[in-house]
Order: sequence, then C-alpha cells, then structure tokens
Amino acid sequence: MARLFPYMHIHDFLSDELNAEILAYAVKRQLDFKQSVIYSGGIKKISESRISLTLKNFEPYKTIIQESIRKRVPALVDGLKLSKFNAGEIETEFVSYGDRSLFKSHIDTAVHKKTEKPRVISVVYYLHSIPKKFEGGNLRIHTISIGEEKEHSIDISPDNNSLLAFPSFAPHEVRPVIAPGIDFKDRRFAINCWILKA
Ligand SMILES: O=C(O)CCC(=O)C(=O)O
Ligand SMILES: [Fe+2]
Repeated sequence: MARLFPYMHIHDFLSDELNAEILAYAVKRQLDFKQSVIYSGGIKKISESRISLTLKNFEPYKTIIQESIRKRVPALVDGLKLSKFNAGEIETEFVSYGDRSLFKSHIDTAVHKKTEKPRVISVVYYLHSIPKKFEGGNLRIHTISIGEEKEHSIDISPDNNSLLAFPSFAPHEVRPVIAPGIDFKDRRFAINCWILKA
C-alpha cells in the first residue's frame, strides 16, 4: 500500500486568550476577506476548485503567527522527516470557509512568480467558534501511488487552536464544508503558512 506522507497535528497551539482574540479579529475584518484565487500556469484566477475567502493583511497577528512558527522550524523539519534546509520567508494568508467552501486536490509547491522561493512546509493554524457550527471541512492528505499501489488518504479534523504541518509537495484537499445558514463568526477559519526556502 502506498505510504502516507508524514504530518504533524499539534493541539492547543496558542493560548486560549490569543486564539479567541484572533478569531474575534477575523470576524471584525469580515468585509476585507475577498474571494480566494488560484494560480494556474502562473496566472491568477478565480476557480471552482477553490471556494473560500482570503485576507492577506492581518497584522499584528500575521507577525505573531510567523514568529511562533519560525521557532518551531527545526522541530517541523525533524517531525516531517525532511532534509534540513535554510528557512527563509514565511508566507501567510487568512482564509475563511463557509457553506460549500472547498479546495480540491492540489499541491502547494507551485509558485506564481519566477523570483519566488519554493514552498517546503505547509502549516495551517485552525480556528472556529465553540461549539463548532459546521460539518465537513476536513483536510485530506493523499498518498501518491506507484504502479499497482492503491491510492489512499487520511482526513484531519480542523480543530480549533490546532496546527497542522505537512510537506508542501504532498497532494491534499479541503473537503467541502457543510454549514447552511451559518454566521460569518461560525465559519471554518485557517491561517495558511508556507515556510519557504531561503
Ligand atoms: O485549510 C486547510 O486545511 C488547507 C488549505 C490549503 O490546502 C491551501 O490553502 O493551500
Ligand atoms: Fe494547500
């Protein structure tokens, strides 16, 4: 059977206070979240394969998240069994998923500018209100099958205040979110981070 890519899922990543503060901040910025895009052949476009809303600037939390991840780069490289590399910039975006949001199977290594450094590790910090108001929205990591091997996958639940890390080259998808009629504050929120090669 094809082997799964290593991944790390860390619960209670930030303090409860900071977690609640970031979620409240996202709700306050509701109108600044814009339709998410994908890059296909270097061109930015809106696509049915990625349905969500994205916020690019979210200081001071952007820096707070980047710093807490940077401290853990050696542990992530170790845990994901990757070869050591010099970590450079940590790219980030804040994404919000409502009813019928999804992100079909893809890899994160595609870069949209020639000058951009490659993404090595994908890290996602999840937030949602308690009790959780949506269903679905699991992150599914697929195996790559060689020859006759059967493809399989693992589903990871986007639990509030948890951090998921996996190699950016692993195929993955966000399963459809089912949440008819929910308020913006009850959506599935994720802060995507990519650790780039220096
Ligand atoms: O939200 C997630 O679980 C992952 C999102 C993702 O794969 C991406 O934005 O590239
Ligand atoms: Fe992704």
